[in-house]
Amino acid sequence: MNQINDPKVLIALDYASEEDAISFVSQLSPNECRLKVGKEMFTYFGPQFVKKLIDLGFDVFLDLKFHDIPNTVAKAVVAAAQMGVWMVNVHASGGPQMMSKAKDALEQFGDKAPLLIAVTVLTSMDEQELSRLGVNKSPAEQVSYLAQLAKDSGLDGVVCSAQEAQNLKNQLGTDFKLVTPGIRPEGSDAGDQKRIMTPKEAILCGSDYLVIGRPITQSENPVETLAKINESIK
Ligand SMILES: O=C(O)c1cc(=O)[nH]c(=O)n1[C@@H]1O[C@H](COP(=O)(O)O)[C@@H](O)[C@H]1O
Repeated sequence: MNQINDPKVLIALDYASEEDAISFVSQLSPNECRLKVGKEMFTYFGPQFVKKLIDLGFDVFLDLKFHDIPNTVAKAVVAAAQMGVWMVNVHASGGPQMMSKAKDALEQFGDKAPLLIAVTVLTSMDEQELSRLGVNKSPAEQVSYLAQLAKDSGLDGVVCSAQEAQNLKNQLGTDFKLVTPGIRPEGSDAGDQKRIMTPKEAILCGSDYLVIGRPITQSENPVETLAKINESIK
């Protein structure tokens, strides 16, 4: 970990231009936030971009949501660890064998291994969307089920919505990390997110890390918006 503090906000850098992303990042301090690189930026700009952010002193969450056979995912998380990322994720629905094999593959990195986190039910999904997948449970029930599987497979935490955070902390204990996207400061547009909460509520419910993209990156003054969010969760 590079940080002196333990910033709770993970900014989703979903930009199609590396220049725009770097110009935004150059206004930030690693003491105020961590950065998330997801499928869009990684597909455009690859590991070199991730390394650039790490060289600037930021902890990077590589959000590629790996979901494949155990051997492939284990090799992919090793590649992420070699890149020097702070956190990496897989889909819990890849199954317990996939998750435990990925965790085992990171053992060789000792205390330099990235946190390994499992995505449960995407925050863009509600009960109706879940049932269209053939899952006839509420999002909260399915999140609880997959989070237990992730914990039993040795993972460090899960991605879930803040709406499930309180129950998961009770179920899985305080050390199991909860990373929550679908964060919307009051008055901001939900967009494609369905299971949402404000930053303050999310922290009160037990979220360890808040993933926030558009409410910061598309605001008129992203730096001020981040400062306000940080202030609200102090
Ligand atoms: O794994 C993630 O980060 C993730 C999981 C999830 O369930 N929902 C979710 O929105 N995300 C990511 O979190 C970010 C949310 O961005 P905004 O909706 O713009 O705040 C996006 O980069 C998503 O890819």
